[in-house]
Amino acid sequence: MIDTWLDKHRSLYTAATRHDFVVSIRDGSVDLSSFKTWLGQDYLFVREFVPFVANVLIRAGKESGETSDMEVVLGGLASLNDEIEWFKSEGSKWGVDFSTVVSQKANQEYSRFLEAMMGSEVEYSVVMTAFWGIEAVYQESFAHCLGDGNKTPAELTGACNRWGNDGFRQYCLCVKNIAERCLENASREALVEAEDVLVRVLEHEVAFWEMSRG
Ligand SMILES: Cc1ncc(CNC=O)c(N)n1
Repeated sequence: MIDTWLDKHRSLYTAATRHDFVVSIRDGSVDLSSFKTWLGQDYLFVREFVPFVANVLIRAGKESGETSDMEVVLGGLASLNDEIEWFKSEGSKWGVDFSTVVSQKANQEYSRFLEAMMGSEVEYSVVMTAFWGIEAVYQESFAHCLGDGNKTPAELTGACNRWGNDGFRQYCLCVKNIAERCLENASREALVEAEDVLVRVLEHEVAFWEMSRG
C-alpha cells in the first residue's frame, strides 16, 4: 500500500528526501548558517514529536493486537531521549542557544498537524502511516548524505549518522511493516485518510527543509 502511494506521489517524495539542503550536505557545499537554522528548528520539532510518539506508544499498547508494536515504538521513544541530548551537545558545539530559538511558521504548522494526529478519532492505521512517513523522510535524506561518493563535511557526519545509520533504517522498516499490516485491515475511508496524511507529512517535511534557506 505505502509503496503504491509513494509511486503515485513520487515527485513529492523526492522533494522531501532530496531537498537542496540535504543535497548540499552530501556535496559539501552546505551553508553553515543553514545548518544552524535547521538544528535550532529541529530541536524544537523533536520536543513536539516526543508527545506524538508517546501517544503512538499508548495506542500501540491498547489497539494493535500485536505485542511487538509497542516494543518497536518504545525503541523509537528511547532513541528520542538520546536525540535530545545529542541536540543539546550540537547546540553548544555550533553556538546555537535553543532557549532563544523561535519556532518558525513551517514548524508551528507541523506541530499543529502532530497535535491533530493525537486525536482519538484518528485511526491507528492512519497514525502509523504518518509516524512512518516522518521517520522515513529523515532516514532516506540522511542516508543519502552518507552514500557512495559523498563529500559530507566531517563535522556533519554525526547528524547524518543519527538518522542515516542502518539501525534507524531497520527501525523504519519495522514501523512500515506495522503500518502496512494495519492498512491491510483498514476501511476504505481510513485508506483515503492515510494516503492524505502521508502526502501532508511529505509537504510538511519539504516546508521544514525550506526553513534552512533563512
Ligand atoms: C522535521 C523532522 N522530521 C523527522 C524527524 C525524525 N524523527 C525524529 O527525530 C525530525 N527529527 N525532524
